[in-house]
Amino acid sequence: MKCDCDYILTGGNWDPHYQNCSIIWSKNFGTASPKNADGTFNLTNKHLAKLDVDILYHLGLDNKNYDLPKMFGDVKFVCMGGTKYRMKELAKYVANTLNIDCKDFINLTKHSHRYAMYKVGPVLCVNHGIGIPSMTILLQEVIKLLSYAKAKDPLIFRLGTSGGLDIPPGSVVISSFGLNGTLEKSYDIPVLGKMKKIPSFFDNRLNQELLYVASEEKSFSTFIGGTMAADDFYRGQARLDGPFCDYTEEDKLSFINTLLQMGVKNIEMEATAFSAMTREAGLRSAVVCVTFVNRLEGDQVTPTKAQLLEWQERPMLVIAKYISKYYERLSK
Ligand SMILES: O=P(O)(O)O[C@@H]1C[C@H](O)[C@@H](CO)O1
Ligand SMILES: O=c1cc[nH]c(=O)[nH]1
Repeated sequence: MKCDCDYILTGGNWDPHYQNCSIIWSKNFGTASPKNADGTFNLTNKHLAKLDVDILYHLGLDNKNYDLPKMFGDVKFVCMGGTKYRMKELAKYVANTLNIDCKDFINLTKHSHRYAMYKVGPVLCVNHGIGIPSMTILLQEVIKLLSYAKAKDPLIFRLGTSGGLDIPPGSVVISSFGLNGTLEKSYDIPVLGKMKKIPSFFDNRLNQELLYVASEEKSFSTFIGGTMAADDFYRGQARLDGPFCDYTEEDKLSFINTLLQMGVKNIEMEATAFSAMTREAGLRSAVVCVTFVNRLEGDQVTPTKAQLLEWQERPMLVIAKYISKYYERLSK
């Protein structure tokens, strides 16, 4: 069967074929697990079948004592970001955008002792803390939750903050690939004493759709580019302002120029693992981050709190608009 899925979407039209296309998974997602015909997906870990109950420890939920399909079966979009505050604001913003009554804004935070989670109709908003280990614990439990809940074709977004490379602070970057600290496009995790490398690439079609939506916003610029996911905020991101620094300013700028030549537009701390794990689960995902500083010009995050709060709403604007266009399209 011939498939045009790799075409870049322009003009904001949605390709209905893409929604259920199995070819796109094999082409763009390598080893991703296939979905069922109804859009639900199974977990590939065979050991899970031996469990009487699977406790999603950090979410404070399990698949025996909670009716997960009833609670989460309608989830279509999962939105993640570092802070609890941002996810609560996002939940309110999504409720407003989708005209969802406040009574449908479900605060699931009481279940979890780690993460704050809110459900607004088909949108689940949950914070993931800082860095890959915190984010991947949450993401893996959310992937299990979505599978047990029989959610159909869920899309997963990370709405974050980052340091920009040669772009004005306040710009938005949609990640095309994740780059690790040793400049490889992979998420690396030691498993049983050996390093496992999982490729880190994002869904080009989804990114183009997001760019189309973002470019309707005239108050800021949006770019698609690579994202370095560092394991540290200071030396790991070539900063000169940490408590320790064993390189010169020239070394820093030379490193940032290498990143620029590789097509990297921003640095944050989660993108590699986020793309690798969602891809492994066969789920479409995107990372949309605002930039707080131009790293060619400095390291300190100097804008006022009010400015930072305003800027961190930009990924929310893009994602909420994308979600509302999705429903507009469905209702036509
Ligand atoms: O989503 P957030 O704002 O947490 O993303 C970036 C990457 C790290 O988690 C954190 C560092 O300040 O911000
Ligand atoms: O420079 C920055 C800003 C926000 N988050 C990061 O990880 N880096």
